[in-house]
Amino acid sequence: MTSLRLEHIVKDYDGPGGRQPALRDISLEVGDGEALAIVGPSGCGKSTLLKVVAGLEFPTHGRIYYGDLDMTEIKPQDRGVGMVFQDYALYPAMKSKGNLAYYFEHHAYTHEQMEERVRRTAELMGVDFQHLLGRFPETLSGGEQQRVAIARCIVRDPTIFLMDEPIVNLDAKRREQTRIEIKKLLRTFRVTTLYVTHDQQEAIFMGDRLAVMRAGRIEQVGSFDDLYYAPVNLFVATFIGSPPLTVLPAALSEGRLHIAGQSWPLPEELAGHLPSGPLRLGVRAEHWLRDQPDGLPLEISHSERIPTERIALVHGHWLGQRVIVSLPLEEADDSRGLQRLRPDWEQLLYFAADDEHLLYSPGPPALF
Ligand SMILES: Nc1ncnc2c1ncn2[C@@H]1O[C@H](COP(=O)(O)OP(=O)(O)OP(=O)(O)O)[C@@H](O)[C@H]1O
Repeated sequence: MTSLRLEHIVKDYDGPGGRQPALRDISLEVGDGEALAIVGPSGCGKSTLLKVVAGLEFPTHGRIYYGDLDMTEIKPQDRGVGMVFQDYALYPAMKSKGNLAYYFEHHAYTHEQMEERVRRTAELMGVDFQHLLGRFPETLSGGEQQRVAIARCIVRDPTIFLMDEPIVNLDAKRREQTRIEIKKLLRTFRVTTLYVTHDQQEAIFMGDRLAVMRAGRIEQVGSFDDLYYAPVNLFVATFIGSPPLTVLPAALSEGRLHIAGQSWPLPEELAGHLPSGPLRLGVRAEHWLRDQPDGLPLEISHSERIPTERIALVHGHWLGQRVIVSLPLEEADDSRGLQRLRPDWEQLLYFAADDEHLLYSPGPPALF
């Protein structure tokens, strides 16, 4: 096991219009045994980052360290990484056991050592894994194939585990089960892991920390609370969280906040954190106050009931802007309070209007 450190990684690909940067100066540290989930929009460089760590692609600039060892020039087969992709890539002509044993048959291990490693891994994979060992991949479901693919990585005792959307091709039920299994395995083996997914919930579940990427850069690394309550910029704030953040253009002057021709006094202490001039407000669905004397009406478009979370999401327009407001489910049918609605100024995220960096956030709520 080892930690992982990337220093100023740049990766350019040759494209039709010349060199295309896929990774632009990425520096990152992942602790020994830590799982880092990587999220970001399509094409932002998540898979390229994994390939560079694995050695399947070499960086144009920058260095990669496993612990203190500089791995930048080392061939992929000598890095000892375990990789799991969305397509399971099992050897179809071998039963599951053969898939697990293949590595040992081609390296200096005795038959007994191989048997022992496969037996121990199967044991760790859980009670019902044993019966998969005698079957060919084509007879296994997607979830079962993915479990075999993961076991095939684990049996080799990888230094680093790289997973690229490993459960994206499974149906919803299998995805749920497999994600719990993977999480258990990560806990059991404590292998340093990079886990790429486009699914935020999966990232939160799998990662000890999350990294948000955009256009070849890492925008922010942190816990879910760091990203949700103190995002470094508007991109991270809109990417993290569901339902999406409402963004309202606004301006501050002489302690008053102006939005679409209306204005409100800001609490003095809050105004003290903010520069005068244009701003962007980030309003989460739960950051609205109803029934306020200085509130304004919400024009309701539709409501979405989410009984599992005991809330309803009311979609509509407020001061001509599209907004989403979260209500307790039992109050969802009572829209009177929505006639006098305004954001809870002290809960909002405040961003610069130009480069959209965070100006102020109240941080995570104190629990007690
Ligand atoms: N072999 C390649 N040759 C040229 N360009 C490439 C190559 N592989 C990736 N790219 C480009 O590099 C950028 C990053 O691609 P990458 O696959 O890493 O993104 P991603 O975040 O994993 O996307 P997705 O979520 O859609 O899988 C994209 O613009 C892509 O077109």
